[in-house]
Amino acid sequence: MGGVIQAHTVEQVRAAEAELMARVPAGTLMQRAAYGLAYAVVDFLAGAYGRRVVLLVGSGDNGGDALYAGAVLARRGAYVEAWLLSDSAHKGGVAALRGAGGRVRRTEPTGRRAPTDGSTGSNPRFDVVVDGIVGIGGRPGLREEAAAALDRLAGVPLVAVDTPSGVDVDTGETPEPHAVADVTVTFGTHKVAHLVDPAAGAAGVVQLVDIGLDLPPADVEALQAEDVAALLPRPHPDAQKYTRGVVGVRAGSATYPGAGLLSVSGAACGLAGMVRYVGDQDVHDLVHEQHPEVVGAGRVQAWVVGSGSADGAEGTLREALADDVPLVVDADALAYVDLAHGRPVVLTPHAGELATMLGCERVEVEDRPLHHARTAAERYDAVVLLKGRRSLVAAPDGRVRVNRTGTPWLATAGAGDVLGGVIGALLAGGLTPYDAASAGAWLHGAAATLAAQDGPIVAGDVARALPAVAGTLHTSPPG
Ligand SMILES: NC(=O)C1=CN([C@@H]2O[C@H](COP(=O)(O)OP(=O)(O)OC[C@H]3O[C@@H](n4cnc5c(N)ncnc54)[C@H](O)[C@@H]3O)[C@@H](O)[C@H]2O)[C@@H](O)CC1
Ligand SMILES: Nc1ncnc2c1ncn2[C@@H]1O[C@H](COP(=O)(O)OP(=O)(O)O)[C@@H](O)[C@H]1O
Ligand SMILES: [K+]
Repeated sequence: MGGVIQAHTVEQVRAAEAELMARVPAGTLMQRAAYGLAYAVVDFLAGAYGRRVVLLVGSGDNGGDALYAGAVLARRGAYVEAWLLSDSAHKGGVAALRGAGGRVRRTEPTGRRAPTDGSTGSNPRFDVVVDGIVGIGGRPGLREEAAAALDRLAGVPLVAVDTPSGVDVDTGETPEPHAVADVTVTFGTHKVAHLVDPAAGAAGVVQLVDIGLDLPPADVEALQAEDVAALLPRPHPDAQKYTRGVVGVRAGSATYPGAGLLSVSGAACGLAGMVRYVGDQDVHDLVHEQHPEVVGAGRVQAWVVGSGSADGAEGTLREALADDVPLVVDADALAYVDLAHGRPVVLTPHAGELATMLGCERVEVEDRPLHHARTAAERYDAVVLLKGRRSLVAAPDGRVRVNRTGTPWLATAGAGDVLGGVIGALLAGGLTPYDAASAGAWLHGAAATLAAQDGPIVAGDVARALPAVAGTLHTSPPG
């Protein structure tokens, strides 16, 4: 698909690297990586001349990248010191840095004070740390000396080479100490840790440098705007409301009327031909006040069930299952998800709900979201959308899409109800559960970002911004 961002495993990267290295002169890939890294540092510092750079250098090729990039920076007038964190370091890289006038030492660098000492960082000796401790060859965690070095340089902006050192590259987990980067410059392709939390949160802004790797399809990916545009249902010139798909909502209750309204608001984003609401009469009245076009019971092409359903969750899920159509199962209905086994469903738990479903603690899900989303998708044979900062959409076959749109303002009550509604509209429009969940999460996050341009938001603002976001996609060229 169009611009989809793929995140490969270390094994896939190593294989592609070996294949390419057999065809190009020795050292070519490291030179490509080092130049890309050096220019990213120049960008970050808005120049090289006079800038003060400290390289943290581990024993492997990740350190080699840092040393060669340091040589490029030194030749452009930066003051560069390398702190070797191991008795061995990339020999060619050390020689290159020394040859370019940089310093290399096995102990903490002395650094150089800024001429005016107007630095705002807590360490006035350096403008940036380049973290070349470990990359894809690292085990999770940091050796004591590396962790101590990062502590000594705390407060100095950090550019990570390939990955923030210490994260688990293939899972995105961060069980031990690790670097926290402002920018991560990676090579050839994204790795899982660049997309998936908690590691993605430690990677900062990720920049990809092309080094010419030829890679197979990845299991973990992130859709871009053009990919979502290609997935969205577009009305055929001869469309009628029924051919566009009808989405039904069974959500909300006397206890939580707002959840019904917000689910409907998400469903009424304009991407389905019609919205039905079935449930509590008071909620029905509330829905009608804001969405007069919504009708009552009848045939639907997808159901949205569970948000704010309270004690009625099991009953509404059973009623929805009487129709042989795909479903979104949220919130209170997740407790009865076994009833939907074998049906095309999207489950939309947050970390706490997923923990309850899997019989573990919330913090375990937060520490290992990729693992738990995949486990649930396999166990329930369903698409599982694990909500959070970087929501994950996991399919039973192991594929995962990571959502990168959104804003922390989206962490607001009722936002999840809106999400269920929009996914339901996309299911009704004919998308597969996997595509509906991932495109729905993308639209939902983008709508929140759009709405939050004017200040803090509530869930209804997200729903109201959905059509505008879909509009920007419809006017962009098909992917
Ligand atoms: N694979 C590729 O396609 C390319 C790789 N390049 C660079 O090479 C890197 C991989 O290099 P390597 O395979 O040499 O591996 P790394 O440099 O990532 O790390 C391996 C070394 O670090 C030490 N180490 C492992 N875990 C550690 C820990 N927790 N704390 C401290 N030290 C630890 C090990 O003793 C080992 O020698 C990539 O991340 C990238 O930066 C680039 O030069 C260009 C192309
Ligand atoms: N820190 C965050 N940054 C961005 N989005 C977030 C963050 N925290 C939560 N979200 C999103 O906000 C929504 C919250 O949904 P949910 O947890 O179901 O709340 P509620 O039950 O109140 O509707 C989800 O779409 C989730 O992905
Ligand atoms: K690194």
